[in-house]
Amino acid sequence: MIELRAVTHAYGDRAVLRDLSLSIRERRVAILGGNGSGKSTLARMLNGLIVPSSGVVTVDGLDTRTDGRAVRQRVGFVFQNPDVQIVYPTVEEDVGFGLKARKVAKDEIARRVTTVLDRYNLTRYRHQPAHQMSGGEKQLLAIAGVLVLEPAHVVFDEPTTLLDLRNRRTVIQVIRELPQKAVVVTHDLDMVMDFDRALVLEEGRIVIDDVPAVAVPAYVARLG
Ligand SMILES: Nc1ncnc2c1ncn2[C@@H]1O[C@H](COP(=O)(O)OP(=O)(O)OP(=O)(O)O)[C@@H](O)[C@H]1O
Repeated sequence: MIELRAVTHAYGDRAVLRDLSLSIRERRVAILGGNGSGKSTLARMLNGLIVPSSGVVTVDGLDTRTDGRAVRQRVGFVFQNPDVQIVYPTVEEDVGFGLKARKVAKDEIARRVTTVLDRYNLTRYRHQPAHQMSGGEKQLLAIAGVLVLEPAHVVFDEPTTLLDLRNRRTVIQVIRELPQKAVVVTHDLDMVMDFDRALVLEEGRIVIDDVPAVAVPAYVARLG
């Protein structure tokens, strides 16, 4: 479970999240809201990339402020732009990098990399430079690089924004089939309709919190 208690966040003197209290237990949770409403800030808080100015965020009982490292191992984060996540020259090295950093044995790394590349149809790129891949393939590679670490939760920040229709469909399917719990920041209302819960942020506050069948129409109505 991910829990926020009286969380406030400001960049300088600009408040971006205002007194959020929230427990996330569901398998699939969407975070919706207009540009600048605080979605990415909230998402980054869930794995300790940002610690709140005040209040507490815990993941399965671990405090992001004091147990940041353990939290980041439990919560994988997929960035909107896969280029920020892809650091190694070949696809194989890139996917294996996180495991290597965790001192996993070489043959175990090879086994897990093989499985995950196969799962996301990336095997043919194994020995190729990641920068030769298309945007959609890079997004899948970034997802593979997170999932190979077997986190308990995965946070996605606008995972379909840069993708064409076909790759968008693939990523939606990947998220649907994930065994992990997932929190997804998105403007893609269609993709969240089968989620368990949708939160709508407005100026750093949660203004709607319901099942998507209720939350999404309410959000659209609010836009006028
Ligand atoms: N590092 C930062 N320093 C200063 N201000 C920031 C920083 N990051 C975000 N902001 C500001 O905080 C506000 C909320 O940003 P955030 O990225 O959380 O919103 P968002 O809902 O994800 O927006 P979008 O849909 O446009 O991605 C914005 O006004 C943004 O300009």
